[in-house]
Order: sequence, then C-alpha cells, then structure tokens
Amino acid sequence: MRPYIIISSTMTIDGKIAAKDSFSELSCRYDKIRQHMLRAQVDAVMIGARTARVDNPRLTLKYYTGKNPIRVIVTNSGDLDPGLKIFNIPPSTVVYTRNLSDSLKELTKKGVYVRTFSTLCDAMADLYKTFSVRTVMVEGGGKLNWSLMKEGCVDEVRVTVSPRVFGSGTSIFDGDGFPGSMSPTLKLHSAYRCQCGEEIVLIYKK
Ligand SMILES: NC(=O)C1=CN([C@@H]2O[C@H](COP(=O)(O)OP(=O)(O)OC[C@H]3O[C@@H](n4cnc5c(N)ncnc54)[C@H](OP(=O)(O)O)[C@@H]3O)[C@@H](O)[C@H]2O)C=CC1
Ligand SMILES: Nc1nc(O)c(N)c(N[C@@H]2O[C@H](COP(=O)(O)O)[C@@H](O)[C@H]2O)n1
Repeated sequence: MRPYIIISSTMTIDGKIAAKDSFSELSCRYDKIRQHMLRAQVDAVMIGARTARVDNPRLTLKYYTGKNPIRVIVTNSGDLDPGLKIFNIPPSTVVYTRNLSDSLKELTKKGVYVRTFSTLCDAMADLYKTFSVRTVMVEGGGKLNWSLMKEGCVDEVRVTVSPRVFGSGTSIFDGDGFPGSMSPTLKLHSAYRCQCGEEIVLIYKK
C-alpha cells in the first residue's frame, strides 16, 4: 500500500520551474494560497534535496490556516546541512537517503527521522506504513518529479502556468526522458484561469 501522490508545481510557458540562475518565484498570491491550501489537505509534503539546499524552505502553512503536514526530503548523497530551516522549526521531518552521512547522523539526534530506501515507491510505502501518510504533495524539484514519474508512482499532477519564458533551467520533469511512444499520458481533470487573470491552473489525473 502507498499514499495517493500529487505533484504540484508552478512552471513557465516553456515548462521550467527554475531559471538557469535558480530563480523560481513564479506564483501569484492566489497560487500561493492554492499551494498552502493543498498543504493543509495532505499528510506529507515531499521535496528533493536540491530544492532543500537552494530554497531552504519551511514547507509550513502561511497563506492558509490548518494543520502543517510532515515534511519529507529525498536524497541520494545524504548531503544536507543540519542548519536548514526545515530541520529547525516544527513539525516533524523525515529524510529518505541512500547514504547515512555524518550530517544525517547529527540530524537523528535532533529528532529528524532518517530512513534508508531503495526505490521512491518503497519510500512512499514506508511513509504509509510507518507514518500513516495517506496523501503526499510533491513540491519538486524537477529531478524528484521525474524520478517519481519514471517509477510510475504519480496519481495526480497539478500545474500552474505562469506567463514567463526562461529558455533554459530546470524542467518540471527533469530527467533523461521517455521514448515518445512510451511516454505516460494523463487525463485532464480540470483547467481554469486563475483569479489574477494571467495564470492557468491545470489538474491531470492518472
Ligand atoms: N516553481 C516551482 O514550483 C518549484 C521550483 N523548484 C526549483 O527547482 C530547483 C531544484 O530542482 P532540481 O535541481 O531538479 O532538484 P530536486 O529538488 O529534484 O533535487 C534533486 C536531488 O534530490 C535527490 N533525489 C531526487 N530523486 C531521487 C531519487 N530517485 N533517489 C535518490 N535521490 C533523489 C538527489 O539528492 P542528492 O543531491 O542529495 O543526492 C538529487 O540530486 C530549485 O531551483 C528550486 O527552486 C522546486 C520546487 C518547486
Ligand atoms: N507553488 C510554487 N510556486 C513557486 O513559484 C515556487 N517557487 C514554489 N516552490 C516550492 O515552494 C517551496 C517554498 O516553500 P516555503 O514558502 O518556504 O514554505 C519551495 O522549496 C518549493 O518546493 N512553489
């Protein structure tokens, strides 16, 4: 058993979630409210290690009232600075790693749950079993989104299209790519114009 998995990102017209200089502030104020409303509706929010390093996010509720989800970081290297905000403000954080680095050992002493994993689908199953997580919101970045899509454990994709063009940078799904004829196809569930008048909100389901 695994949780229901929703990828949620805001991208440019050309499908980028960050520019070549890592700039990634794409959302209007209504989009931030949507993002935080979804955080309030899920049990866990997951990010990749590079998003943790570059953004140093809190992943808590600011633009919506509700219960904070647990935070989850996925890393291969285990290279995560114990000084990151996510490790120093509540609620709980879980790290899935393939390498038990010294910094992760230090984090264990701070109350961070450090777990090893083989595949992302296994990590999701562990979240379900060990932490009673039934819904996960994945907030990027591109490499994590790609890995999840490649493993076939994505149930829903929510994308806000912001009216910018980066021309290069991080793609919303940033990997080595599917052969075109074998690429996953999702079903359009809903599409609407944001209250700001400039963004489009798309929801696709498996
Ligand atoms: N506009 C938006 O909505 C969003 C934008 N962003 C932006 O995206 C950028 C980051 O994206 P990106 O560079 O793709 O990085 P990611 O955030 O996807 O992190 C990549 C890292 O996560 C770990 N990881 C990912 N998949 C796996 C896996 N299957 N197994 C093990 N470890 C894994 C690895 O960690 P390690 O390096 O430790 O081995 C990998 O190097 C940032 O600039 C951020 O600001 C991020 C989220 C949302
Ligand atoms: N929805 C959305 N729109 C953007 O423009 C973004 N840059 C992101 N980034 C994600 O949100 C995290 C920041 O969270 P906090 O505000 O610190 O709680 C960031 O790390 C990305 O995962 N998302």
